[in-house]
Amino acid sequence: MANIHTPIPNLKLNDGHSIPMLGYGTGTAWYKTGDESKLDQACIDSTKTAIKLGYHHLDGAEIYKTETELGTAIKQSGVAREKLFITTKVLPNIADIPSAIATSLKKLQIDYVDLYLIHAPFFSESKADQQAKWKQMEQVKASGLARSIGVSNYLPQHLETILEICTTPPAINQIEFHPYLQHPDLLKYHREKGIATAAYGPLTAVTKGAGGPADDLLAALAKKYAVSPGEVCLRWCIDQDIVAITTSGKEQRLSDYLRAMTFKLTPNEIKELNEAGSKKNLRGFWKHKFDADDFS
Ligand SMILES: NC(=O)C1=CN([C@@H]2O[C@H](COP(=O)(O)OP(=O)(O)OC[C@H]3O[C@@H](n4cnc5c(N)ncnc54)[C@H](O)[C@@H]3O)[C@@H](O)[C@H]2O)C=CC1
Ligand SMILES: O=CCc1c[nH]c2ccccc12
Repeated sequence: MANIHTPIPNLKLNDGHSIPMLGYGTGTAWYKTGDESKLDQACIDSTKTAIKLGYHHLDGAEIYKTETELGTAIKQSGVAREKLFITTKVLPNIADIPSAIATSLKKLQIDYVDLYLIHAPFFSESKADQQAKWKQMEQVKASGLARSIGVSNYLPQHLETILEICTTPPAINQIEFHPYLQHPDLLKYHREKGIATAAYGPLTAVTKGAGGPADDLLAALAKKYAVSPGEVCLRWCIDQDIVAITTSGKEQRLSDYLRAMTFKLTPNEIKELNEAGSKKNLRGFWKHKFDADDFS
C-alpha cells in the first residue's frame, strides 16, 4: 500500500514558493448546502486521514462552508503548520477581500494561507472591478496573510485583464482539467506568462466520462503500471507539470491515489492520451457560467 513514504513532488511557483503536486480537496464530496456552523465530523476525519497519509496540500474555499472542518483537522493532525500547504478561495464575499481572508483564517485557525485564490471570474461585468479585486489580492499578499495569490477558472482574457495592471502576477490558475477538458490554448498562455496550472476534477474521465474514447488507453496504461485508470489520470497531470487536486472520503482510495507517485508516463503515452481525450469534451463544473461566456 502506498503511504507517506512515497514522496509527492513540489512545483516551483513564479513567486519562489513551492506547491505539492497532489492536493486533497474539501469541496466536492464535502461542501455544505445548509448551516455552516453544523460541523461535519466525517469531513474532519477524512481530512485528518489524508494528512496522515501524506497529503500536505489541502484545498479549501469559503464557498464550501468547510473551512472550520479543515482548520479543525489541521489542528488535530499534529503536523506542524509549516509542513502543510493550505489553500482557500474567495467568493462570494469578494466585496472586501482583506475582510474575507480574515474570516477564512479565523475558521481555518491559522495565521496565513499558503495560497489564496479568487474562486472564479464570474462576479463582475466590469474590467475595472476585476482589476480592483486583484489589487486587493496584492494587499493580502503584502500583509503576509497569504504567501501566494492566484485565481481559479480564469480564461486568457481574464488573466490578461489582471496582467495589464498587476505588480504581482497570479502564481497559479486552478482549472478543471482532465483528458476530456485539456484547454491547450489556456495552458500555452500559462506557460508564456509563467503562471502554474492546478487541475481540479482530474479523475473526471473515470468518474463522469466512462465509455469515452480514452477508456481503452487508460485501461492499458493502468495495467502496464499496475495502478488504476484514475491514477493514470493523476500522473498525466503531474507529468505535464500540472498540480492535481483530488479527494475521497474513502481511506483506501486516498491511499491508492498515492500510487500515482510511483511511475512516470512516457512523452509518447502523454501524447496518445491527449489525442484520445481530445475526441470528447466534458465540463463537470461551472458549465452554465462558461456557457454564458461573460464575467458575471
Ligand atoms: N476551483 C474550483 O472551481 C473547483 C475546485 N475543486 C477542488 O478540487 C477538489 C477535487 O475535485 P473533484 O472533482 O472531486 O476531483 P476528482 O476528479 O479527483 O474526483 C474525486 C471523486 O472521484 C471519486 N472517485 C475516485 N475514483 C473513483 C472510481 N474509480 N469510481 C468512482 N468514483 C471515484 C472520489 O470518491 C471523489 O468523490 C475538490 O474537493 C475541490 O477542493 C473542485 C471543483 C471546482
Ligand atoms: O469549487 C467547486 C465547485 C463549486 C462551485 N460552486 C460551488 C458551491 C459549493 C460547493 C462547490 C462549488
